[in-house]
Amino acid sequence: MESILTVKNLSTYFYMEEGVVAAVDDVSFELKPQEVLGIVGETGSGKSVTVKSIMRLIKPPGKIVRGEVIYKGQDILKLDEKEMYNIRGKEISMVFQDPMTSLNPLFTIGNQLMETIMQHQKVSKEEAYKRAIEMLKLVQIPEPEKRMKSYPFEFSGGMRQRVVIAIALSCNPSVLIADEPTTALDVTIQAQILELMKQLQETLKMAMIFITHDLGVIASMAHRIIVMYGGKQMEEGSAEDIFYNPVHPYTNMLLKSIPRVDKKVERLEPIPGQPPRMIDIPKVCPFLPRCPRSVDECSKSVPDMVEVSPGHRVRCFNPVEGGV
Ligand SMILES: Nc1ncnc2c1ncn2[C@@H]1O[C@H](COP(=O)(O)OP(=O)(O)OP(=O)(O)O)[C@@H](O)[C@H]1O
Repeated sequence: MESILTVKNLSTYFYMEEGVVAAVDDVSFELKPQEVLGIVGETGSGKSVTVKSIMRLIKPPGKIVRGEVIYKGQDILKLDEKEMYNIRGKEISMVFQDPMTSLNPLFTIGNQLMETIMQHQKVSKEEAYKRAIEMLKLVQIPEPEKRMKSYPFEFSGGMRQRVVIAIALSCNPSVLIADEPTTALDVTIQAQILELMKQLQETLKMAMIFITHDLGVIASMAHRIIVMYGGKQMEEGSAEDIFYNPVHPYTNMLLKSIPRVDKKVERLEPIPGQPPRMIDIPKVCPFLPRCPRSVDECSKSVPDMVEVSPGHRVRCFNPVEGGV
């Protein structure tokens, strides 16, 4: 099946006084229609910068230095800002971690929903109102007519995130990007929002990129998973590949460090060492200083992504065989 979104060799750097931060380095992947692609990794691994680059939301001192983002056949990194405006929010939409950053406290929910709808679709105010009500129903907000008149502060955190999701979906995007959409919420509310997103993805048949640092969340959401570390893709595969046959030492250690209901673990193993310092990192695997399986080649160059089985790729000179 043809991809809806193809990212090729995407690299985004931040030019800081202290040096260059290779926040995203040579990331490539494909997103198929109706697929949920999970991106997982520790804080600072480059997940957010990857999707912000796709949305062209990188500001100086950040810069996309290389790569292509092919959406429906065209490289959107080459579009001018006006053309990009027609894609952002309409074709590719994004839900951020904290709903308050996406909502304007000074306007009603109805106002904000209708505004987005009218910005991207040539519809009358009456039609936009009808569509806004439909969207609030879709994200299961009770009494939508009444809620249209409410301000963001009158909603709970979970309800606000539902509104943000409604706004993101209001123009029927083909791709929804969710960047840690539940991190700012209470645990029980997190589960409800995840369930809602899963349902919506299935009923609206859209493709989704879902970012999280939580492997449990990714397990319940994603068909395919990319594991990132130090700005680089370490491993990519189906959810089954990643959970049952992880071949990168980092993925292995990440899986061992979380509690699992399906396996009895004696104790959780923290990953020894510190996450990489991202400034002027040497041209070797970023996981090298923490890796228990390093070999001579590891201190000479960065390994390429290599396919170990169909659709399962790894960036490692000495991958683990047999999984966890
Ligand atoms: N505005 C910025 N200025 C300078 N460096 C930045 C900026 N934004 C991101 N970075 C750098 O890019 C790296 C990757 O950041 P990114 O936000 O993509 O990580 P992440 O994996 O999404 O982590 P988190 O889960 O904390 O959001 C970080 O190490 C950070 O140093």
